[in-house]
Amino acid sequence: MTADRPRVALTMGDVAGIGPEVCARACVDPQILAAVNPIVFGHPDVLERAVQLLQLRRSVQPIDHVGDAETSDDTITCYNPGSDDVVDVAPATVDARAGRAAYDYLVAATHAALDHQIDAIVTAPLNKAALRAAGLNYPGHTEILAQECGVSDFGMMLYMPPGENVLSPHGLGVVHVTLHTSIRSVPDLLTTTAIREKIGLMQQFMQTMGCDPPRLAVCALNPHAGEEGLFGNEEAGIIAPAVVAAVADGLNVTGPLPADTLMQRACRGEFDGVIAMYHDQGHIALKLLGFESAVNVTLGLPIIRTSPSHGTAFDIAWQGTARMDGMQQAVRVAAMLARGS
Ligand SMILES: NC(=O)C1=CN([C@@H]2O[C@H](COP(=O)(O)OP(=O)(O)OC[C@H]3O[C@@H](n4cnc5c(N)ncnc54)[C@H](O)[C@@H]3O)[C@@H](O)[C@H]2O)C=CC1
Ligand SMILES: NCC(=O)COP(=O)(O)O
Repeated sequence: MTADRPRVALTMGDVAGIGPEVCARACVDPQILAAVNPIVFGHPDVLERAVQLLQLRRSVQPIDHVGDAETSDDTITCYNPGSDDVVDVAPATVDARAGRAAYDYLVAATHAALDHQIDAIVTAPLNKAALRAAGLNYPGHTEILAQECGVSDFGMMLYMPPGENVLSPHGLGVVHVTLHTSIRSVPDLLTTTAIREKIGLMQQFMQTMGCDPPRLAVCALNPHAGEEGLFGNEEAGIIAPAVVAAVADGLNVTGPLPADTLMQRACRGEFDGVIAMYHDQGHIALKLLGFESAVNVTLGLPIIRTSPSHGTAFDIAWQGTARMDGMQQAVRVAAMLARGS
């Protein structure tokens, strides 16, 4: 930490998307600057372009080493671990150069965090198609982070802090057992072991947030939790044994429960953490509850990583209209975690 503020890397993500704009806005936002000392990991010329677009009246200060970052709220500090070729990337296009650079920013930030040069990473979005175009076969940040950190038990959680739509005093986390995969493949990828692991990750996270013991609930896969086997038997065969195992280990966990009503029960404060079986099961609920306030947190890492829940938004990129409250919330949660909640 520098003085009393955690040092937070903001990775720029895909330069063709809204990442540079939300990073630039974040670096001049008084609430963010009160909470953290930000360093953008990205190209300084691209950042400068975003600063000009948004008329932010700050200069970009490129640094050669992460350790060179000096605390100054008059400038935006920028470290570039990537190539210069991203300056030619056109807005709102899938470009391998942008995919490669987004990866380079993330990997450099990850190692800076592992080396304790920074206290947390907040990632602006990358474009998965651009990543693939660069020959980088990862579904997203989560798997890159896990690989660089050398962990195999990890998970992607959306976290909503307590508020109007989430009544639990410690907020609501939703972790996903399967993630970026076809719906067709989900049933075959669900295993009792994987579900039990995600229950454990959720338990740890909510404890970190000061919620002990957390009240956890596990979603069913099928409508009405399979309706006694009428609509599928993954509940009885795969999901229930994971819940039984977790209860035997002393956790306060229930399920599998019908996912539609479970989500609204959780919002009303009945549960602190939910284990969703697939991407949209968790994402639709939380993005409806609060697109701007849902924060993506990677569980199971030895470092802190958060992210806004939105993507690269090519439809509005480089128009100066991208909202930054998602980024603001992600920074706030990163700062809380860096301070030990
Ligand atoms: N953490 C990450 O790196 C994430 C990356 N993505 C990637 O982003 C790309 C686009 O994904 P989509 O599904 O289209 O979702 P998206 O979040 O980029 O866009 C969905 C809609 O929300 C709007 N929107 C998103 N962020 C906004 C903001 N800050 N201010 C105002 N409006 C905003 C967009 O204009 C669009 O209409 C994909 O390649 C996807 O994989 C998606 C989510 C997270
Ligand atoms: N839908 C969430 C998403 O795409 C973010 O994934 P990641 O880049 O955080 O792994």
